[in-house]
Amino acid sequence: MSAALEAECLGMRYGRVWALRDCTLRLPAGSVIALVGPNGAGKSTLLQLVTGLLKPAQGTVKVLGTDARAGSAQALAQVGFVAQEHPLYRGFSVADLLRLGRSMNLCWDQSLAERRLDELGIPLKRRAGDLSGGQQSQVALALALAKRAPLLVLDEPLANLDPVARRDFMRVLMGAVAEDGLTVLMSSHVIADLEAVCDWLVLLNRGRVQIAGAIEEVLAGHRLLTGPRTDTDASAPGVVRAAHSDRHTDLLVRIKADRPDFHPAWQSRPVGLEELILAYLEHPAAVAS
Ligand SMILES: Nc1ncnc2c1ncn2[C@@H]1O[C@H](COP(=O)(O)OP(=O)(O)OP(=O)(O)O)[C@@H](O)[C@H]1O
Repeated sequence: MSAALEAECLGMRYGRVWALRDCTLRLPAGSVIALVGPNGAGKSTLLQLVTGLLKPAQGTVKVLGTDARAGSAQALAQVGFVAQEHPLYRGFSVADLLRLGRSMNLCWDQSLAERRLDELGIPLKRRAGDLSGGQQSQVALALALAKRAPLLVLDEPLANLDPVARRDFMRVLMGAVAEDGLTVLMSSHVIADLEAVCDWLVLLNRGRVQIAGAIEEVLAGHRLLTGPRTDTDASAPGVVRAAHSDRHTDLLVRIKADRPDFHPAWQSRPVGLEELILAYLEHPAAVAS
């Protein structure tokens, strides 16, 4: 697998507080990667390190083999970025924003941007500040796509969007992925939306990577077991979460795909993405291997 992004022991701290620590990742080119984690987990910090907006305190990060160190023009050209608040110059018209994009990007694709905005019915004359939140997100996405960068990094692009705007945003995004074979790294708290479109998962918690892998493989590597009440808790090997009632114990466990490692008397069922993520978040020390 060729890597779109490689991080090696990547770390960043603000003053004495580490926002991201020992982050080692290898994300495959052509995948759509969900970056999830609770507030303050370090998602935006990781994305800003990837885009070269921040300089790491430790380790390295490479985008398509190029060091993403802050200030490297070569690295910047590889990444299209939509920041968390998708800041647009509010006094600029959409046409002004396109002109600005064209003047700053060598591979700028004006017709792509105009076509997308036309499809969405967003007038080029309209001031960015007069657009709705959903339209601003779409303009920010169109600008990032027009950059024609092989890696698209989106920081919570679905925040503040209503369900229809979320669906439209994802439709445009997935259309671009299918047409151009982009790699997309996007953070979000809306796991249901991510599940439909992402094939990779990175779960950050308290600045550390808890899960990194292909979603299918991660899910196949876990089971939910229900059996007679035991004292097993989440500190037992292979157990991510344990819940007990008077008579029963429910365990979320890691298994080896070819060797389910549990007693046949226990009922077993597959785990969903949301419940898997929640189980790991409840136990920050658990790491999927
Ligand atoms: N500029 C900054 N100065 C000081 N601390 C910061 C700064 N930016 C982030 N932090 C801290 O770093 C940690 C990680 O923050 P970050 O914004 O990366 O998290 P996040 O996962 O993106 O959170 P959210 O989901 O709330 O956007 C937090 O503890 C945050 O308070």
